[in-house]
Amino acid sequence: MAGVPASLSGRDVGSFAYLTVKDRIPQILTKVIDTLHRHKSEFFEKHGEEGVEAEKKAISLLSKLRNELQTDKPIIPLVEKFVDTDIWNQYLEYQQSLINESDGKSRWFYSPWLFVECYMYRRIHEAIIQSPPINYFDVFKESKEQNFYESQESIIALCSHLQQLITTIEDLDENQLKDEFFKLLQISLWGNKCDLSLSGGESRSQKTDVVNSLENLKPFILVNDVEHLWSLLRNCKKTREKASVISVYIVLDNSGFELVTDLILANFLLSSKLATEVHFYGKMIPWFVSDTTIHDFNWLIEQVKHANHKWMSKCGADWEDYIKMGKWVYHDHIFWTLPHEYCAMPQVAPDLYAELQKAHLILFKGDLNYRKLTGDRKWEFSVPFHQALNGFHPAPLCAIRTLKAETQVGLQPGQGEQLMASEPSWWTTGKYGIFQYDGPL
Ligand SMILES: O=P(O)(O)OC[C@@]1(O)O[C@H](CO)[C@@H](O)[C@@H]1O
Ligand SMILES: [Mn+2]
Repeated sequence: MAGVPASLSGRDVGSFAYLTVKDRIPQILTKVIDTLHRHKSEFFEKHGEEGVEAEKKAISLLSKLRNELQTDKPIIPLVEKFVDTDIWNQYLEYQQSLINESDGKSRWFYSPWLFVECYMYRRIHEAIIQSPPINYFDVFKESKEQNFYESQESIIALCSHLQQLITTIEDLDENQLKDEFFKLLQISLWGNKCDLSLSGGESRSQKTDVVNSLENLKPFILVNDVEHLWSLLRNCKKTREKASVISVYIVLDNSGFELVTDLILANFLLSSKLATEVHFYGKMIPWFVSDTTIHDFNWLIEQVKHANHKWMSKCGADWEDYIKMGKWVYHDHIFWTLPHEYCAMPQVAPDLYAELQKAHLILFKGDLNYRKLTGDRKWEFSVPFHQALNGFHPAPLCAIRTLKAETQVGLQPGQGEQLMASEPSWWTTGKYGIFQYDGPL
């Protein structure tokens, strides 16, 4: 693609991409294999010998995948028919066409990191759907649920905070409402520290009191465009006709604690009338360990509803009502688990692009969404976000992400270089975060 920098790639020895392909991805695969092993008796109970045979088959496909990766074999086409198989295989050919060397093949360490990492999760899915009758099995379900259970105390604190806020929300003046909005945005930002793929699937739950940590975390917000979000929604609220809609779309990231922070924010948007509808977008297949699927979404709301705590169960009951009333709508689309950067959406998924154009504001949660928004490229730190989006402007949007990959745009001159010099791992540990807005000011 002309005019854009090179992709991050495992070919850069020592880079975070390289370490991910070399260490973290194989570690995740090993964990997946282990998870299948541990469920052997469950498969037997459910499906008899057939279940055990299916488990063996999935494990052998995954072991083959791990071997291909560790020996840097060529990336091979998908074989099992699924809704996205043809699009994936076309994309594989496209990647192949970018390789100049005469007999060069797309390989794990030499191809763009975003592509091979997405491909790995897609191949895990393929191994599972090739192994009926266990083709429904979510290999990451256990760790997502564990993350939720281990974050119980923080979840109770958040639900209580929200419910108390709602009781006085009508009495708040503009500035107070804005402060509360900013608090819940920050909670949703820091909720993104808790993904499981960064830790190789090990638990990264939330154990501290987030609400009271916000002040201390403020210095770690490198780009903070929340004022734009406030002006945008407050103007929509002020100018809206009686029956008209204000819709905020949230492109979700991780289930567990992060999803709770997103739902708390979505609840506040309705209660404060800054929005009248919230649309959520999740993944159609298990993805990057902790990403939210419809099953996770429903499961989590059910858990919150049945919690043995007054404010938590009130949240869960309200959330279920919002869904019933159509004020909250969950959508999925296969595009979110394709390897394409988002600037390709108008061509690859024009229906989804058209849907997103209806939003008053789109919030993109998490690191992977940021990588796809900006193409996972070696941008200069000071390149404007608008430019890095490379033509992807469906509606006003904001990336809410803690930094876990070596790409960041829209910084002040010298800011990135300074961080680089003082703290080389600044952009891969999730310690820093951004609210980065693109849209009319
Ligand atoms: O999108 P999320 O959940 O915030 O992060 C996903 C993620 O952990 O996966 C990749 C590592 O495998 C990283 O680039 C990225 O940080
Ligand atoms: Mn994720």
